[in-house]
Amino acid sequence: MISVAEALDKIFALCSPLELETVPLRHAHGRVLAEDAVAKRDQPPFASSAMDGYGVLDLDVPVGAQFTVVGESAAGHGFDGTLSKGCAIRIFTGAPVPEGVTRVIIQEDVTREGDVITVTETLSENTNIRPLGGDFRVGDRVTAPRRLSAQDVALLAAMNIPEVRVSRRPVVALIATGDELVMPGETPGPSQIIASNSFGLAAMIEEAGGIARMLPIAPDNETALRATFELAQGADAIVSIGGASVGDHDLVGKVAADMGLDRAFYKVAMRPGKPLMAGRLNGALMIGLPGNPVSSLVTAKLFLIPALCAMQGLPAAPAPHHKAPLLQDISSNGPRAHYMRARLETGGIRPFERQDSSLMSILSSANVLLVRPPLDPARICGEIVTYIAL
Ligand SMILES: Nc1nc2c(c(=O)[nH]1)N[C@H]1C(S)=C(S)[C@@H](COP(=O)(O)OP(=O)(O)OC[C@H]3O[C@@H](n4cnc5c(N)ncnc54)[C@H](O)[C@@H]3O)O[C@H]1N2
Ligand code: MOO
Repeated sequence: MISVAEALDKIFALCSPLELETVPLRHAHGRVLAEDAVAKRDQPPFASSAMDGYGVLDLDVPVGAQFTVVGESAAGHGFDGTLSKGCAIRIFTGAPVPEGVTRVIIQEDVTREGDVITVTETLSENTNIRPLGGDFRVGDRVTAPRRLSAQDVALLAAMNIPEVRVSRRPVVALIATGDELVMPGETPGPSQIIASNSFGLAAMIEEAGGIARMLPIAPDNETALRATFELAQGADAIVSIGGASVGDHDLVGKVAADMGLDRAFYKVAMRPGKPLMAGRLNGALMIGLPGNPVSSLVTAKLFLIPALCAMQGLPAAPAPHHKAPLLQDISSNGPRAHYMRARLETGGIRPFERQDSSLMSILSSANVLLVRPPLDPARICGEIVTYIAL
């Protein structure tokens, strides 16, 4: 059995970067930017007012000072005239600050009678003027690679960048295997259950920028399994679920090998997820996930999702690990790394009592995986431990 880190490295070695494509900004959210995007304008494109008030030429304005209002500058409609000493311009938030104006007095600090304003408060240090280019300048860059957040998309829009170069979305074929499985909404027979893993996996894949292609459930016979694998042709990654262990009906390894799988490894020193398998199948990354629901989602989190990120041009890196104090004692760990379902609460992390890899209700209640290295000694409340956010 190999370690989690070795298995992940072997999976990264099976990942090739995907081609690039150009997408309109409206479809860029969640995509991985492949080339730096360069600002086409300054923001703000002119010195602009940060407040609603009155623009004046003077910096030092004592209480009692008076100005005559001679015009207006509103957002979208600047003031074309020139301002002289003793005059003020009515100005609104976001409006261009006229030439020579050095301060905007907020309207709360003055009284107005007709066209004359009188300063009634001691003014703050803040001139309430945003300088030209104070946010970004022409030529400033949004650097690649990065997964574009909502904030990034807003910044790109402000930079007047209508489309971006991104990595193609990886297509992932999902193959659930097992005679016991029926789809949600169907009526299961007496020995049957509902196929759930593929739904969780599809959601994770889509969150990571991939396209999940859910293939029909493959029954436990070689012919049907082979036919389903054929349907996966053209996918960038083929992910099977279940049939990975040592039982008489666990056929994935055999069928994939018959179809030409170049296996990189089988079995990883971890729980859940020991019977994980990976390799290359007809040019695609193939990952055989264990069938137990928690095992399949945990191994997807640790291996499939980092692989999809790497294919999209992000650095080949494990899921981010964080630190938090334990809120209760835990006993020593065995020889396999343990990814315990746990809750991160105010003040620390608390693992669930029940850790069986079939318990979807526990996984759904968990918000982190508490990472126990192989042979980790017993830990007491307050010790700092490592976790992965779910
Ligand atoms: N003698 C041994 N038995 C088992 C071992 C072992 O080392 N020796 N390993 C156990 C571990 S650990 C795991 S994990 C499982 C993995 O087995 P498989 O990958 O072959 O999975 P299946 O047997 O097909 O299914 C296991 C379990 O999960 C349910 N399942 C499968 N697919 C789905 C799905 N898409 N949605 C929901 N549930 C699914 C299936 O009905 C079984 O209950 O093997 C242990 N056994
Ligand atoms: O390795 Mo299994 O995934 O613990 O249930």
